Order: sequence, then structure tokens, then C-alpha cells
Amino acid sequence: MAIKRRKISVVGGGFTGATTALMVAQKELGDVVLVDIPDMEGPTKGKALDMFEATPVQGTDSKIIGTSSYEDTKDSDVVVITAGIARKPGMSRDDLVSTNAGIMKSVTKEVVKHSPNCYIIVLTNPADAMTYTVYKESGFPKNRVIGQSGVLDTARFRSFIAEELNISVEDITGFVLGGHGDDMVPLIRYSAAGGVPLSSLISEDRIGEIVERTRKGGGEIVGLLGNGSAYYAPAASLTQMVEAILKDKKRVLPTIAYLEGEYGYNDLYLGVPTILGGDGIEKIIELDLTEDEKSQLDKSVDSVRNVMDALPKE
Ligand SMILES: NC(=O)C1=CN([C@@H]2O[C@H](COP(=O)(O)OP(=O)(O)OC[C@H]3O[C@@H](n4cnc5c(N)ncnc54)[C@H](O)[C@@H]3O)[C@@H](O)[C@H]2O)C=CC1
Ligand SMILES: O=C([O-])CC(=O)C(=O)O
Repeated sequence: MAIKRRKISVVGGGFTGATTALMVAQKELGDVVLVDIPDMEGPTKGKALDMFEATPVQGTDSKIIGTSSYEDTKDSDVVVITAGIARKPGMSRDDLVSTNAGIMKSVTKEVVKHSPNCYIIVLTNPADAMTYTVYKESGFPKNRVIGQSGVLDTARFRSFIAEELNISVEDITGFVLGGHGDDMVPLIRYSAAGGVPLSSLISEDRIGEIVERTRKGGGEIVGLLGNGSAYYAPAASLTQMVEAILKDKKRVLPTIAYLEGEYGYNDLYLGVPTILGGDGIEKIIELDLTEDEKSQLDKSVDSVRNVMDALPKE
């Protein structure tokens, strides 16, 4: 049987969605379908066509189309959901909950109807609660519904550390746990530069400042942009996750995963270290936490549960 190209659909053709479509195509991970609402059909088609016209120059054979019809997404291997509203200065991610929960429900119905076997990656904020909403609405097994927060939060942390030490970003490893909010938990004990623990390279006070900047990393960009939120680093993070699944790379990446007892939490989507491969979240890695780390994680979980309490009830 002939080998078929992979198909990746990106729902929401705004800043993050369009940038993700471009990055996924640049990596030749498959053909890309960018979907938005009917009112946005023209701009969505225009963006996709513009990207497609870049492919001869870039030497990449990905087809890219824009559409408002889910028929075009039929039989996608991976669907990335970025649909919804983004925050503006003065807002928290949690202020988006009711509008975006409604959008998640309607989008998920269409995704499931047209691609019943796909892997779904959710970006839309508040990301932990939106991933939970998509999981419940889809009826998919938990390994096929994955949220994005930790790759981005860890990338921010790694960038700031690399800048501080003036060494390659590639040599910095780290993990950020917890909800995608201002009390996420960067795990210093598991962070290193070229394998050397951070605590022996940077003072405790300075690490504290970098942790704080990481926690507020999304807000820093919102403040600078003035009308919307980050999209280059979020799109790069989504692309890495799509690649991990489609190439069955079994990457160790922090993702928003469904917990059933892991870390002591139940019926909750939360950022934790996972193995991401050809079957989605193939494993949740349980790290030993100190009392202080666990209490920071509990605080982050309380924030996620508060947002979940604000989800529209059935
Ligand atoms: N989890 C994370 O790490 C991050 C999450 N985000 C979140 O991602 C979401 C998208 O952000 P941006 O792309 O910057 O926003 P944007 O406003 O540029 O794009 C959102 C797009 O979704 C579309 N849309 C709205 N309802 C839709 C529906 N029912 N079906 C299909 N498309 C629909 C809009 O027309 C718009 O084109 C926001 O909620 C933002 O907070 C953004 C960055 C990082
Ligand atoms: O800050 C926001 O609203 C968007 C986001 O989640 C991020 O950039 O981390």
C-alpha cells in the first residue's frame, strides 16, 4: 500500500494558529489545513496561500490550505486547537474561561466527527481547563488529548538561563510543572547547564528572579505587544509536540496531561513531565518532589481547580 502523507489541521487561524501552520510546514511534517470561522474564510485562505507560495523557495513539499469547512480536515493525524480569544493587557488567562470553553465544545464536536482517530493538542487558554474541556467533549482516551504549556514555559526559563550564563540555549535543561499560570513551578533541582546543576552556577537570589520572570513570561509579552499575546514561541512549542507524535520520537516533554492519581491529583489536566510519542502521551513521569516543591504544586493546582469551577456547567 502506498505511504500517505501526514495531515495536520490547525483550528484557529490567528497569530498562534497561522504561525504553527507555517512552522509545521517548514519542518515538512505533513500537509496542513488551517481552519477558522466562516467570517474569517478569506483571510484564512489568504494566509495559507501565502505560506504555500513560500514552499518552493524553502524547498518544502507541504501543501497548506485555508478553510472554514471541517470537511477539509477529514482524517487528520493531529489536530492543534488554537481557536478562541486571547488576553489583552490587564487581563489574566483565566478571564477567557467561559468564552473559550464554549468555543472548545463546538470545535471539538467537529474535530471528532471528521477525525475520530486523531491526536488533539490544545493551546487555547486557560490551557489546563480548556484541555480538560476538550477531553470531556471528545470522549477520546486521555493519551490522545494533550495540552501545551510546559514546553513553552520551560523554553522561556531555558532562554533566560542561557542569557544569564552566556551559553547555548541547547545546553540548558529544565522542567516547569503545574498549571499554565503565574504560580507554575520551575523545578530548579532538575535544571542544569551542560549537566551542571543550576544552583552551583547562579546565586539563589538571581535564580529566584529568573523563576519570577518565567512565571510572568506570558504577561511580559502581552504588556509589550499591547493587543494580543505571544505566538512565535507558542507555535514553536506546538510544532515540537506535533513532531514528537508524528515521528514517534518519545520525547521527554512537559505537557498538560490527565492525572488519575499521579502526583496525588485526580480528574485533573495539569502540566507534568511526560513521554510524547506515536501514541500521544505514552507515560507520565512522576518525579520525587520536596515538601516545598509539592506545596508550590498544590498552590498551582488550587488555581487550576478555581478556574475549572468557573467552567460552564452541563
Ligand atoms: N497555552 C499556551 O501556552 C498559549 C495559549 N495561547 C492561547 O491561544 C489562543 C489563541 O491565541 P492567538 O492565536 O494569539 O489568538 P488570535 O485572536 O490571533 O486567534 C484566534 C483565532 O481563533 C479563531 N476562532 C474563534 N472562534 C473560532 C471557532 N469557533 N472555530 C475556529 N476558529 C475560531 C478567531 O477567528 C481567530 O482567528 C488564546 O486563547 C491564547 O490565550 C496563546 C499562547 C500560548
Ligand atoms: O500569556 C498569554 O495570555 C498567552 C500565553 O499563555 C503565554 O504566552 O504563555
